[in-house]
Amino acid sequence: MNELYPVFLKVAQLNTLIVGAGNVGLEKLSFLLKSSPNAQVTIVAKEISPEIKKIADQSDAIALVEDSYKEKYLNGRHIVIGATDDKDVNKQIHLDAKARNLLVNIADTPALCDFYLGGIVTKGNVKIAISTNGKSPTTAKRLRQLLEEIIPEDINEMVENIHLYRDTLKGDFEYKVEALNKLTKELLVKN
Ligand SMILES: C[C@@]1(CC(=O)O)c2cc3[nH]c(cc4nc(cc5[nH]c(cc(n2)[C@H]1CCC(=O)O)[C@@](C)(CC(=O)O)[C@@H]5CCC(=O)O)C(CC(=O)O)=C4CCC(=O)O)c(CCC(=O)O)c3CC(=O)O
Ligand SMILES: NC(=O)C1=CN([C@@H]2O[C@H](COP(=O)(O)OP(=O)(O)OC[C@H]3O[C@@H](n4cnc5c(N)ncnc54)[C@H](O)[C@@H]3O)[C@@H](O)[C@H]2O)C=CC1
Repeated sequence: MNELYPVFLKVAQLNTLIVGAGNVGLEKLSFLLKSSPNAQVTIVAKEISPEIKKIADQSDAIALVEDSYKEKYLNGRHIVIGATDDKDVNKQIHLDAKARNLLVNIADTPALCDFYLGGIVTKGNVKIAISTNGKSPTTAKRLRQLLEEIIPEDINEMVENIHLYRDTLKGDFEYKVEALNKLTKELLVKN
């Protein structure tokens, strides 16, 4: 059973640290920014790849620090992602983060993750997150691609329209639930 509880974080108002700026650091950063272009991220690494430098150049919300990991870099963070290629450093990041009660993800060690980054499908206001409980990231990627294909682009228009209708509803909570359920009933009718 998959016991993970998904949440949708407002990463533009949280402070995220990524340690390690190689292939994996780039992958984590790219997906974070694809979903949340205004995410506030600091990246600390001994060596920062040119691709990451290029991305950082385009955003004021991304800070780069070319240095080896030190505990002080956890100051002021909410979320930490450890993506170095040094297992001992990754373990130390985990220990330091736990000592501060920070949420931590160590990319090469699922057992040291408080949360996983998932596959993400975005259609306007609609967002779907996918996890395989850490068992097969490739499956998460394929599912993301499949859902991107099959979820219609106009789902966002529908959400916007229902939102407008929702704002016109006068009455108590129960009345609103009933009206909205009635309006959307057809959505589940199979063709
Ligand atoms: C636990 C987790 C921790 C975390 O990173 O949060 C984790 C861990 C590991 N990934 C590994 C490998 C790969 N990861 C990907 C891709 C993605 N990985 C992502 C998430 C996660 N990866 C979390 C679990 C998510 C879940 O619950 O399903 C995605 C969904 C989101 C993202 O990266 O933002 C993103 C796809 C995004 C997209 O396309 O939509 C590919 C495929 C590819 O790149 O094409 C491969 C190679 C093939 C393979 O192994 O499947 C390895 C082995 C490293 C090694 O062997 O050296 C480990 C470590 C281990 O498992 O021990
Ligand atoms: N979670 C995931 O999706 C995946 C995880 N991995 C794992 O992630 C790890 C990283 O792999 P890559 O990014 O390909 O390695 P890489 O060699 O491309 O990058 C490593 C980065 O860590 C930095 N680094 C190393 N020691 C450091 C220190 N003490 N302080 C600060 N930065 C330091 C380097 O400067 C570099 O920026 C590997 O252990 C790999 O097995 C690999 C594939 C996918």
